[in-house]
Amino acid sequence: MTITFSKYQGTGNDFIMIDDRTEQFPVDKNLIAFLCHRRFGIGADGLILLRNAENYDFRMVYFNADGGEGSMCGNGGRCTVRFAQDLGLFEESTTFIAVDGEHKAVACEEEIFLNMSDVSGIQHDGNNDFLNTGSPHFVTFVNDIESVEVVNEGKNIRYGDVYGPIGGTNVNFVEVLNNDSLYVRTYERGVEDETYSCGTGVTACALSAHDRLQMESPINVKTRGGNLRVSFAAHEPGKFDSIYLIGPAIKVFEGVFKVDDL
Ligand SMILES: N[C@H](CCC[C@H](N)C(=O)O)C(=O)O
Repeated sequence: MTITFSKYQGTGNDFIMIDDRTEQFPVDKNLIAFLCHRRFGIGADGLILLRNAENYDFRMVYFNADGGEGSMCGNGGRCTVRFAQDLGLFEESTTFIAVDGEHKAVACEEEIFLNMSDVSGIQHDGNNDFLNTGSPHFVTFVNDIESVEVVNEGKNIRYGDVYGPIGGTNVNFVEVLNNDSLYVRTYERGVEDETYSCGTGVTACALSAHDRLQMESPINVKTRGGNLRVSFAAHEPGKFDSIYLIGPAIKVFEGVFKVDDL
């Protein structure tokens, strides 16, 4: 069989995007892992199906590069919004449904403004925080981010005694650059590697920086793949709403992949 796909990236977090409004994509963990493989397949951090959803412009179904169905993906969400716009499903603003619920988004020229799920609490543990921004995120503040061994240290926390048994976590290392800017590097669960950028992770780090350091919205966040912004409204400590992840989402190419022996 053949699979028609598009490839999108948001600050270097890259996704295979499939128009699956007919729901004919053969969802299979091994197939998705194969398509995401950077040597044998198309290559991506994740695969996203765009499907129809009653009362919404579309549904986003996200899978990590290992083929497992993931929790929410912020950069993937921004890319899906751009894909939906390219398909003509909306012009400027949209409302869609994902695994963590309803999302609104606005497409500007370059940027997608994606409304993220509200956050109801942050767990503190010394220099570390843990919060859920649609996906679980461990956040730790460091002084020299370039010297962090993101993969080794990330793996230890992701598979460690605390988070390993509860399904693991994404792991973010944050350096404060100045009073409104952060630099974030992320070890991503499900990719099991450092990615160039992680949208739910960047969001978690911005909220954590507000909580710990009173950094005000909007916060600029540098990642290996480019720059994002996070705006939010803060209420009681650890509680946030009107959270927006803002940044570019770009179509890279489209193609047809031939899968034998399915
Ligand atoms: N790259 C994604 C995060 C995916 C979350 C996934 N790694 C998981 O928790 O299973 C983002 O931009 O938000």
